[in-house]
Amino acid sequence: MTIVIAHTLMSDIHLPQCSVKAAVHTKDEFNSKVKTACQEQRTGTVGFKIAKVIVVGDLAVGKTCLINRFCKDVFDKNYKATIGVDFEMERFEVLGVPFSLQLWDTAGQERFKCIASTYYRGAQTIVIVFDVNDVASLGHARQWLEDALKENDPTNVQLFLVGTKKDLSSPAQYSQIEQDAIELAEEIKAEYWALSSLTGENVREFFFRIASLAFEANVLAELEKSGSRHIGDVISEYTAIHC
Ligand SMILES: Nc1nc2c(ncn2[C@@H]2O[C@H](COP(=O)(O)OP(=O)(O)OP(=O)(O)O)[C@@H](O)[C@H]2O)c(=O)[nH]1
Repeated sequence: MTIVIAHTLMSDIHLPQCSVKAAVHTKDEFNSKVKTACQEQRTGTVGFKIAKVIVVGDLAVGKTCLINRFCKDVFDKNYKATIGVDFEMERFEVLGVPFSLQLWDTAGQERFKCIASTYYRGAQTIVIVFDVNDVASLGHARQWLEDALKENDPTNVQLFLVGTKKDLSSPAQYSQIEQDAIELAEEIKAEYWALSSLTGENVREFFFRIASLAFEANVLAELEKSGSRHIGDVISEYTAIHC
């Protein structure tokens, strides 16, 4: 039997109108949302499967803008540092099955790093972000990965290396850093993406890719647990249990 979920088509993934937004207004509200999210992550009590995605990288490389472009379709040109962490929940439908990504936006500033790193645990996907116009931020990617992996099982996570602010780079400038980024991505076994939160280039495609790989990993894990059964049975059971 051939399992082809890895090649899930973009058209197989849908974002329903009712996407959950975890807008944070007050400290109490934030704490309560984080608590609920952590409980859901641990116990799987939500009515659909979720995967935790952490987004790390130097300060001001564009982590918040990337998440906001995808989840809210907005772009803010003013820089506001993330303090500790923030998060959004985005609900998808993959092959007709509800599936959610918990997107954890972490602080790049050194002084907030220790708060942010306490939320790294349990990540299924690690997104390491750098600015394609700032070679130093690419140089720091390895350190971000090392820190994130301290809290997670390296054999059980999917890695993405993401270059942001592509709109600010000329093709010649971009091709210089692209080579280094591709080499690093191969070395750390990450998938490389370049995008722009300002124009939206590649943003949707990138998150759909995360969702499809995370979904695939969950279904394959179910298959492993249950022995070699037909993939269709597993998806049906998965839908019955989680919807
Ligand atoms: N031109 C352009 N500017 C961008 C892009 N993404 C982010 N920026 C700008 O870069 C600055 C920093 O963006 P943020 O998303 O706040 O950066 P961050 O990585 O979340 O920063 P920390 O919270 O400090 O870790 C802001 O002024 C954004 O407007 C992009 O794709 N293109």
